[in-house]
Amino acid sequence: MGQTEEAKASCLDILNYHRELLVSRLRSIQCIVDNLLACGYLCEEEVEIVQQTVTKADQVRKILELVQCKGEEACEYLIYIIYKVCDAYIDLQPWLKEINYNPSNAISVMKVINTDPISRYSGTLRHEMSRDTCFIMLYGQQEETRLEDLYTDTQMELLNDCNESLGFVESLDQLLGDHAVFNPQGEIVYVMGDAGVGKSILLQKLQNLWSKKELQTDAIFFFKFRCRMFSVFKDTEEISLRDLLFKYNCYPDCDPDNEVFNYILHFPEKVIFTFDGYDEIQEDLDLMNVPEMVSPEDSAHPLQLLDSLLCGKLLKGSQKVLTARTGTEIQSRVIRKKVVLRGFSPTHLKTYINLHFKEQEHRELVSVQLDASPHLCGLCSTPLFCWIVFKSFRHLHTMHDSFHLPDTCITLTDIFLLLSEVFLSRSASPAPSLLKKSTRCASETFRVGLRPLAAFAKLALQGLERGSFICNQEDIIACGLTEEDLLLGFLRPVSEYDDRGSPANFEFLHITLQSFLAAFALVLDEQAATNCILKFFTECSRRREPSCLPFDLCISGSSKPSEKNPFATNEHLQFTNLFLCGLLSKAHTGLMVYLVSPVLLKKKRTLLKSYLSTSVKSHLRGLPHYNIEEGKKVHVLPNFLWMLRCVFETGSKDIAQMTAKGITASLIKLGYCNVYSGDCTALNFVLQHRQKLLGLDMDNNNISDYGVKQLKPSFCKMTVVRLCVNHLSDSSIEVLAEELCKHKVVEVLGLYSNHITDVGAKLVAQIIEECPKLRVVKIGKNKITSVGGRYLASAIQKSTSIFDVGMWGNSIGDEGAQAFAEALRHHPRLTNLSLSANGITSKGGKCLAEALKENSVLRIFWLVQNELADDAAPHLAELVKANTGLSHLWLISNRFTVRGIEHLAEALTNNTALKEICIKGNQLSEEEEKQYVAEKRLRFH
Ligand SMILES: Nc1ncnc2c1ncn2[C@@H]1O[C@H](COP(=O)(O)OP(=O)(O)OP(=O)(O)O)[C@@H](O)[C@H]1O
Repeated sequence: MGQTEEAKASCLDILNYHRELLVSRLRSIQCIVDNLLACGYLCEEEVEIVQQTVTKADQVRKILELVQCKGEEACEYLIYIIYKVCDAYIDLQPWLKEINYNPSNAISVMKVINTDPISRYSGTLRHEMSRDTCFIMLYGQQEETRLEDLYTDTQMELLNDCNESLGFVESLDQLLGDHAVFNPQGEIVYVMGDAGVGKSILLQKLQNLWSKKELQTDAIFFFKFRCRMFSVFKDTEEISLRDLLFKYNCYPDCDPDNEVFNYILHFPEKVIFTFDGYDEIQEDLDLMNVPEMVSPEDSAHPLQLLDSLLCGKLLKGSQKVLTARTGTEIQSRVIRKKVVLRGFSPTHLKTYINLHFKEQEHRELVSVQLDASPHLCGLCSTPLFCWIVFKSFRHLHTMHDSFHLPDTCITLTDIFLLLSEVFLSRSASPAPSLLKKSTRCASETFRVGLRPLAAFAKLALQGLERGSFICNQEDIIACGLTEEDLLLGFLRPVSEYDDRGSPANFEFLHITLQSFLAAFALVLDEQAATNCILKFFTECSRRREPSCLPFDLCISGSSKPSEKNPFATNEHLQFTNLFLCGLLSKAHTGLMVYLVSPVLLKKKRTLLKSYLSTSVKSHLRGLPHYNIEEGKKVHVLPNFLWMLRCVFETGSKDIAQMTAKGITASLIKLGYCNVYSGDCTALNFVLQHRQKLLGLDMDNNNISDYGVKQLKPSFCKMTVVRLCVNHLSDSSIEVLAEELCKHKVVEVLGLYSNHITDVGAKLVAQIIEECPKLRVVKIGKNKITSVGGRYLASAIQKSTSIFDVGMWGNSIGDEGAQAFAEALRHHPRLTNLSLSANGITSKGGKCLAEALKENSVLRIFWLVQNELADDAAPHLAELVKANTGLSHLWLISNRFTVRGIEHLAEALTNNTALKEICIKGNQLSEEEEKQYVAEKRLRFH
């Protein structure tokens, strides 16, 4: 008997042996029965007997009994069904592995049909999702690119509930997994990011991976929704949860008993939802003041269903990924983990260039132009802007030999003008291959394309005015657009809502394009009163400003149902204002005079300039000022950033000058304001015009090396340079060292939590040595080792101005500690030093303690989270006894036992200056801690 025969012979035994396991795990009995019947292993009567059996477990028992009676072949076929229809019997796949099942040749030729509605539906969903997600739609309906060919990873930073970084997502599987979950009760993976940073594409990638079974998840259903769809429904419309799921994804066929929906209700954890663009409907949801809605059987308004799904009142346990623009408020109790998209890093940008351009010549040209312009790189870190720039480059370079990307100060308006030029040039010119390359004349392209451009602009404006991002055929016709115009690429069809029986709806290629065109409409309009151009400025200022303090994001959004939500994001209106400033700028007069009467253009520009000047002045006057040691401090609000962006787009030196003058404080705090690298050009544009010195606190933003390069000309006047938590590498420190050492005015340098290595540390050391006013240096949580530690210590030793140094969370170790000990020995000014979390052992501790005995200046010394043990204690005790000026010694989370602590406690009795030694988190029991607290001046918390 061959091996196969042996395997065959064992199937009957296998069923016998594993009977109870099969009874408990075998679901989708109908599929088994259907196949056994189709192949003649069961007859109609036997099927009826199985069906009449009451419980599922008994049905399985009956089937096993029947096939075992039929013999070996029937038994093997039963196992073969489980093997073939793996989706339906997913729970039994490990069992097949365990029994080492391999179908014999004879059984492999037999047919198995999947009649299990659940796995069939899962298969259909995967199939449709794969079809829907494999292309990135570009340039409207005309060009499509495979997602696989262009998708590039972006920086995805994980945050905790207080928006502190938990590192970066390394693979998309991590997005749904348990990694970085800060609230296990929450069900939403909340993905935030600025306009065009790639939130939708990220979801598309996730969906595509799931459709190909390449996402690590056991979810068998995946429903995708775009939030803007929910605003299409009339207020009175109601639908059931079942319809919401199936109608807008796909219906399960051959499911007369509603098994799929019942399965979803019973096993919601097997379902993933993605909801894209929550910011677009947040206001609608708040306004609805949704009542509790929990029954999956009831019909309700789709927004109510959405709210119930998001809050976990419906399908509790399902996995949900929700995207929204940065700053959109969400109740933190429903958030499971938080991810913020930071766009392309320089490495990602290189990858994207290579994917985007097939021709080596183009790659090189673009790389050279990017290398020459950190500002352009900053803009291109946003994938949308990068895509527009690259697409425009390719198109215009192919059409016209001499085309180069605009060099120094390209604005967002320039970028969207390029895109419009590309769209409009499609109708104006024949295919490039048929044409001898022509000289580019943008104004001619716009002049010829004015009719469709004005019509699209009108459509965009009307949409914004009624708060809608979707338009229908009637809207399109009413604006005078033809079928042919639609092919230009400004609009794309919205297929998701077609099944509602209405003719195809459309949306602008991207919402920022709608904002741009709406601004164009305001400029082009010759009928409306001139001051209509300011309508969105007024709208934006009417709404209250959200604060940019970190904890605000953790507060649930509360709103009174009767009034408009003051916290609602109005970014698309802000973008329209920004583009308006750009289009009415002097730089674009040359183009705009071809499209609007020069008199009207001038009138509009004058009005805008005067409005901007007045509002900048009053905005700056209205900002809250605080008195601090260094003078007056002002903490600006996010609107300030939009104001700067607008000023930059106008390119007006007068307004920039006035803005710079209007900043009366000596320190501006732009912390947690979502400043990205591209904004630094705008900031620099204004600061260029400032005469007086100024401190700039930009902690906790996303300015990156590109941003620092943009700020280069402004560092000469900066007394405070705080760039903590900003993704800076050593190349930023190079810029800082060059500028700060040249001008020597810096007093505070904050670089905490960046990516600085020993190379950067050496440059910081140079700044410390060469800047005689530098008092404070914070360089904790970087990647500095003993090498960098030695540079810094040596520089600190030479400095006579420095009094506060934070080195927390590097790895300078004992060698670095030794160098610091030398620096401290006779230091004349250093009063506060943190060497916490630096891998310092007793050896380093001993050196530090001995050196410090000769220092009478240091007041506060942090040695938290090191590896100091009892053998360091006598030396530290000596230091304590020496009664230097030390007032606080922090020794939390080291390795001291009672023996070491006893030394310290005893030494304390002879010390008058030392207020406390904090020793929580060492190796003492609670009892021992209490005893020391009661008796001595030791603190445990
Ligand atoms: N990871 C990526 N790889 C390649 N291209 C990308 C990526 N992310 C975004 N893009 C490009 O940028 C465009 C805009 O991206 P997307 O629509 O995802 O932005 P978004 O963050 O959802 O914007 P919004 O908040 O305005 O809706 C995409 O159409 C695509 O061309």
